Amino acid sequence: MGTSDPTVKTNVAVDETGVDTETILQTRDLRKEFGGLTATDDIDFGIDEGELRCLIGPNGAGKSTFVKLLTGRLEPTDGSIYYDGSEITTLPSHERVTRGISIKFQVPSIYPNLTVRENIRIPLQTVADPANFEERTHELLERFHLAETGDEMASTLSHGQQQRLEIAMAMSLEPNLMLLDEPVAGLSVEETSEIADLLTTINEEDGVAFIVIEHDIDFVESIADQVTVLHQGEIFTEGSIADIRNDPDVRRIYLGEEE
Ligand SMILES: Nc1ncnc2c1ncn2[C@@H]1O[C@H](COP(=O)(O)OP(=O)(O)OP(=O)(O)O)[C@@H](O)[C@H]1O
Repeated sequence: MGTSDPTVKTNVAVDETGVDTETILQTRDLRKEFGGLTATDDIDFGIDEGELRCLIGPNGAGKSTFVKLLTGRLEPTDGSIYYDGSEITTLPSHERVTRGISIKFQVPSIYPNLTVRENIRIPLQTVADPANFEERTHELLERFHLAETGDEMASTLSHGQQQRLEIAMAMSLEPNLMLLDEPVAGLSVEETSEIADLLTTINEEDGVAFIVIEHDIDFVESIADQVTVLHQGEIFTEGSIADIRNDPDVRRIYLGEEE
């Protein structure tokens, strides 16, 4: 694991519309073995600033392992991770968060026995200026449609509201990149569409980049610019959701359809 690699794309590039784009996160040969099992097999992956990418793939493809390597929850067997121009391969999770990577796992990690407002205050107090702390708390509650439940215990919220609260807590840290593992698992159709609107709004208005692991292909279609398909620990293919949906090889491996 080197400290710098001249072949890693960290420079500003220009896309076909002439707009400057920049890679915010990139992996090189990222590998994780569990005993004799290779969960991620030398993955080269990149995502631009402000992009919203979904990661899909059949069960056991390596999606969660890959995201845990990005968050620092797992240490890679080999390979490197670069974020915002610096190597972060061995950086502890909390330092990745400080640098602007926000993490949200499938099970909401809120504090059930605190009020909604108190939950928002926990991450916020680590970053907000004391002078505008109350104002920021209020803004976050309003923005994420939680103001009316501000004084209620977080445990009393619906599953959809808890997901929204956790996204609000993550946004209080003003991240540049959010990693979400199955954010709509177990949610109703209405709650799913609300989370889709929320993520696309955060992406468009705040410029936050997203990597979202998701099984619900309709949800993926409603939010993603580009999709990366993992299979057996490797990137199987990448492309627009339309291309991915129409790719017979993807249907075969991901949807379990035999040709
Ligand atoms: N802590 C672990 N110890 C041993 N094997 C593991 C561990 N975590 C994951 N694996 C194995 O690594 C492979 C990839 O698992 P992973 O959970 O990353 O896949 P996934 O694509 O997220 O699957 P799913 O969609 O079912 O969540 C699987 O074979 C899994 O059994």
